[in-house]
Amino acid sequence: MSTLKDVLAKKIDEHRPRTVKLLKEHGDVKISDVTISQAIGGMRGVKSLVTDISYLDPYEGIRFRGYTIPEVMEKLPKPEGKDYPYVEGFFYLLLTGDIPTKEQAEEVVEEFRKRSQIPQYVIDILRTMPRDSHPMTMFSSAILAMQRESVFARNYKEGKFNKFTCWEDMYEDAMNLMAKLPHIGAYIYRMKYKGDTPIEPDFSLDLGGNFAHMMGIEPPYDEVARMYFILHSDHESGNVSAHTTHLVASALSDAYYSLSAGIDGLAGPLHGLANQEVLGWIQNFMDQLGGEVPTKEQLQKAVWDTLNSGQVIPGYGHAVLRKTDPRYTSQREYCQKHLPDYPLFKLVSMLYDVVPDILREQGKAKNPWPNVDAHSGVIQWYYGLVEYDFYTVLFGIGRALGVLANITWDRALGYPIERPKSVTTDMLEEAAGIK
Ligand SMILES: CC(=O)SCCNC(=O)CCNC(=O)[C@H](O)C(C)(C)COP(=O)(O)OP(=O)(O)OC[C@H]1O[C@@H](n2cnc3c(N)ncnc32)[C@H](O)[C@@H]1OP(=O)(O)O
Ligand SMILES: O=C([O-])CC(=O)C(=O)O
Repeated sequence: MSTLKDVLAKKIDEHRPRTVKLLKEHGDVKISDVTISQAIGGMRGVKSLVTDISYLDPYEGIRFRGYTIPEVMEKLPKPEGKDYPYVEGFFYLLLTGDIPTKEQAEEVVEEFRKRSQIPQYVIDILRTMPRDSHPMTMFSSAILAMQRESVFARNYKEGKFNKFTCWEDMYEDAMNLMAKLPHIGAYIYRMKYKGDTPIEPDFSLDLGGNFAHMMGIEPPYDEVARMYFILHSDHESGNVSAHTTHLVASALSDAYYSLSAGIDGLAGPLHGLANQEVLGWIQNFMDQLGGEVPTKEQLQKAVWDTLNSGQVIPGYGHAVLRKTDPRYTSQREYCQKHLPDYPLFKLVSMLYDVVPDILREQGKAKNPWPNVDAHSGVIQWYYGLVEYDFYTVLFGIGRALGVLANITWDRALGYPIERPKSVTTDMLEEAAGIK
């Protein structure tokens, strides 16, 4: 059986001529124009990044390597007796574009197992941080601290950098990191919230199963972990965490520097942190109602109050999507099946009935529909993970799958340092003919 690395090497060899041909023979073909509002407004809609790992259609939502979420969940191999696929097999898909066999997925399970040991100094660093540090600060610091392990940085320093083979070093770093992240996340959780009682890994389990075990949460939380990491993995290249990781890696910074930076971007409330904000926001108005389940009218008032105070409704809106996020739908389907009567699920469903109409009436948000973050907390809460400032760490473990696959391909295809051009306001006024 070919290993993941063998298959990836073959895919890279096959792919390279496509990029070379596009650059050499069709480099002048225009794919986008840039307006003043795009330059000032966060480059929305400017087509200027290339990735084959996933693609986001505004109306259909995400496809991973061409597969929709239901297709991914159906086609990928699953651990015995489980409904959700191996996360390891999904990583294989992201890297190669191929649906792995069960044996191929299990080969990655084994690879991760071999690489999963967290260095003691990382534990020491985490333990010296103030316990009230945000778990994302701890998570990002742990990743950054491990930079000394980078195979890419070591070989670069030793003068062994080779444009054609450096993807292999990036791959090694990506595999080493991916294998350790669930362990680091679970360690932070148990240290910070569960009386400093870390749980030893169980290497008979796959990544999702072992993560649930190290978190100390009973099955079927293992299924939730698999689903959650897959759903949050990738959202094409332009989102803040993916773009940041790609940008930093474009300077030939290694995977540790790059991922740590991407995770820092994920920690922003307009991006990944919105999933914790949703729970905080719900708890806040529940507290104001003395813990009572709100009526539709009370909910409408809470939404308007938030908007009128100049804040956003967390979990709603999107820079690209123009319909309900299929990652939201996927989690909603899980709830309909496993926790249909759970009050928090009912409340989140009520928000779905109320918020889009209000956002439309307010008329600002281009997309009034919920994104993934509107639903993520409900399932976690149900399984006892109520410490909602941890939620973005879960997102970060998932997001690492996508961004690490991306930067491995960045090196494989020799993408250059990213350096767009800026202009001054004077220049824009001149271009607009008002100066
Ligand atoms: C995993 C993820 O990252 S998914 C996104 C997670 N983030 C959130 O859920 C936070 C809430 N949502 C938002 O803030 C935004 O919808 C974003 C950041 C996701 C997208 O931002 P944009 O592409 O700029 O959205 P859009 O073009 O629709 O914004 C236009 C206006 O509508 C507002 N708007 C957009 N979404 C919302 C919302 N959920 N609640 C209130 N107002 C909103 C914007 O703040 C902006 O207002 P302004 O003109 O006063 O600055
Ligand atoms: O695509 C985006 O801009 C934000 C998002 O949903 C993600 O990164 O998962």
